[in-house]
Amino acid sequence: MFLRHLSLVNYKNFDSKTLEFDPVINCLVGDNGVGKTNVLDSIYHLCFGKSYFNPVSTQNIKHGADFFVIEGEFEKNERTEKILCSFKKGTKKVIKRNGKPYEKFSEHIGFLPLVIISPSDRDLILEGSDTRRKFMDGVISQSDKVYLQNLLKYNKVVSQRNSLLKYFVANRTFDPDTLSIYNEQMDMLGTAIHRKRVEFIDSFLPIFKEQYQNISEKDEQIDLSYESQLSDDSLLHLLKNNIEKDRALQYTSVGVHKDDLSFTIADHPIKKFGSQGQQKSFLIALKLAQFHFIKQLADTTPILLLDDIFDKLDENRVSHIVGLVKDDNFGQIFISDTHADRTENVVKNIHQSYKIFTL
Ligand SMILES: Nc1ncnc2c1ncn2[C@@H]1O[C@H](COP(=O)(O)OP(=O)(O)OP(=O)(O)O)[C@@H](O)[C@H]1O
Repeated sequence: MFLRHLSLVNYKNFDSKTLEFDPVINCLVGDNGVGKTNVLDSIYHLCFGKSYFNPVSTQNIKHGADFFVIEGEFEKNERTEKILCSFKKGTKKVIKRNGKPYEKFSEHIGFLPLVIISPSDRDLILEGSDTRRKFMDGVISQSDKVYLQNLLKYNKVVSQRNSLLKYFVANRTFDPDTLSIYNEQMDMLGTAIHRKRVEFIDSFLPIFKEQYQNISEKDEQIDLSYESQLSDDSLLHLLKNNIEKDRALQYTSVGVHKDDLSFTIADHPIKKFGSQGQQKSFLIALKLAQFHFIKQLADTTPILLLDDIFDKLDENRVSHIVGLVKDDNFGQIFISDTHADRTENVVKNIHQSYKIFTL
């Protein structure tokens, strides 16, 4: 799969911009702040219906304007797919495929698989568990529609249960029967989500370890494991046992919305004990593993966005990653960098078609 054509109107710093891409390698070069990342983000937007960097849609509109439009023409399995994503202040965002609007954006997720590697990936190591859950959910959802639907339903039930717990306190009342309806729904959906996450980690872990060894070129013992309260107990049981705590907190303190991934090197948390280089390799390996995992399951090859990749890796390692396009049926890569020469050096040596865009 590849993106042939992109057109932007009022998207972040662009008034109007049209780009015709190479099917294999595309480099966006220019000074800091010219909008290289914004172009990559607009491609992400077409595939996921939202920005990777700023989920507040109004903030993706160019300052002073009141709407944005992103249009892309993809070639997928010998068909042209025209995707349009538009948003006007005060209205709902619209995503259309070949002129037909999606009723639910979730139906679009996974149709155009894409993986982005960016400096903000460091949040996966440094920030709270929600960033790691989002990563895991993002990978699974691109290839499993049922999982995504279960997740959306689960989140809705948790939020309804939380409202009920607040209502109990505000009105000095308690209704165990209504609460148990929510508990049962959470249990059914949460158990399915937990099972899928266990299966996912089982198949993802070997791919991740292989990618890490390729990048680090050293024999380091890294690990990734799934942590969930549901590993030891059923969710229904956990919810019942924690009811007094939940009533006091006025929110649901147990469930798969508390799951986490633990990242370690030599059995110690990478956040505290990994060097900068080890942390960077760990993050790149996670994202490349995501790429290979999705590729195995999708009906097409994901697009790979490499934002500011030289921030993470030296030239040799960047060459290694960009060189993956030489593999059969690899797909399309977009690279952003401030140094045109450095980028061209790397891509020239791959001996594949490429285009350089100076912004
Ligand atoms: N809604 C918006 N309206 C207008 N400009 C915006 C908006 N959102 C972001 N920008 C501008 O976009 C620019 C940042 O673009 P981007 O992050 O794509 O730069 P870059 O070329 O990737 O830079 P770097 O090399 O520093 O990563 C900034 O100048 C910022 O002010």
